[in-house]
Amino acid sequence: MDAIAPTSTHPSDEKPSRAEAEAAVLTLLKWIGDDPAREGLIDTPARVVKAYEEMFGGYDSDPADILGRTFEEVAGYDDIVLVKDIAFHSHCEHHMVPIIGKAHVAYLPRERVLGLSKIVRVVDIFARRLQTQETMTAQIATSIDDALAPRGVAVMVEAEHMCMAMRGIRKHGSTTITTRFTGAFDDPAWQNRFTDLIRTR
Ligand SMILES: Nc1nc2c(ncn2[C@@H]2O[C@H](COP(=O)(O)OP(=O)(O)OP(=O)(O)O)[C@@H](O)[C@H]2O)c(=O)[nH]1
Ligand SMILES: [Zn+2]
Repeated sequence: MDAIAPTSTHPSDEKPSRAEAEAAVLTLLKWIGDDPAREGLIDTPARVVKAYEEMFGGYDSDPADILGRTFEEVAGYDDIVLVKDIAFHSHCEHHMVPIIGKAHVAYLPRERVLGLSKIVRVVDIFARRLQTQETMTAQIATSIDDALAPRGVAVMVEAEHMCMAMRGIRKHGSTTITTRFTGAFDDPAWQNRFTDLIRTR
């Protein structure tokens, strides 16, 4: 499968029904040893499926639609545009438990600029899919590069993986950092400017 496939990977005729998804949750409730018939759990399968629709809503969105809405560069501005500290929640594709972190996304405009909220929306779309941090980092950079053809794109993602905190190795507080640089950001001087701006509070 293409690592940066922009849209849903399940054809709609293969998508299970809501009732089937709720039945799967019911099975898991039984499997962990609880009683799905007790009062507090009666509506839980429906709630979980609804929550999944929200948390995994990124499969139904194509970042190219968001990034297609660009506008002409304002007053000859051609320096770095950085949106930093974009908080996100994602889920790791190995264990389906949360990845919690921040993304920092910069680009160097060529002719057209992006609405700043569109950068945040793109992070949100990719975060609301099952992910590895590396894939998500690359997807954000590639989608902006493809849509805008800027002089360069820089993406840094910092996140804590709950699959390492809540289970398995059970170590809280470690942060994983991933980066992706394209175009002018291959130059270490631009990379340093990007990281300096991120660290500036
Ligand atoms: N590279 C990368 N690894 C990840 C990410 N999220 C989770 N992982 C790792 O994916 C690996 C899956 O390893 P497996 O040995 O197949 O699964 P596991 O037995 O559950 O592994 P443990 O977590 O070590 O218990 C683990 O080392 C996770 O820490 C990610 O975003 N990127
Ligand atoms: Zn995991």
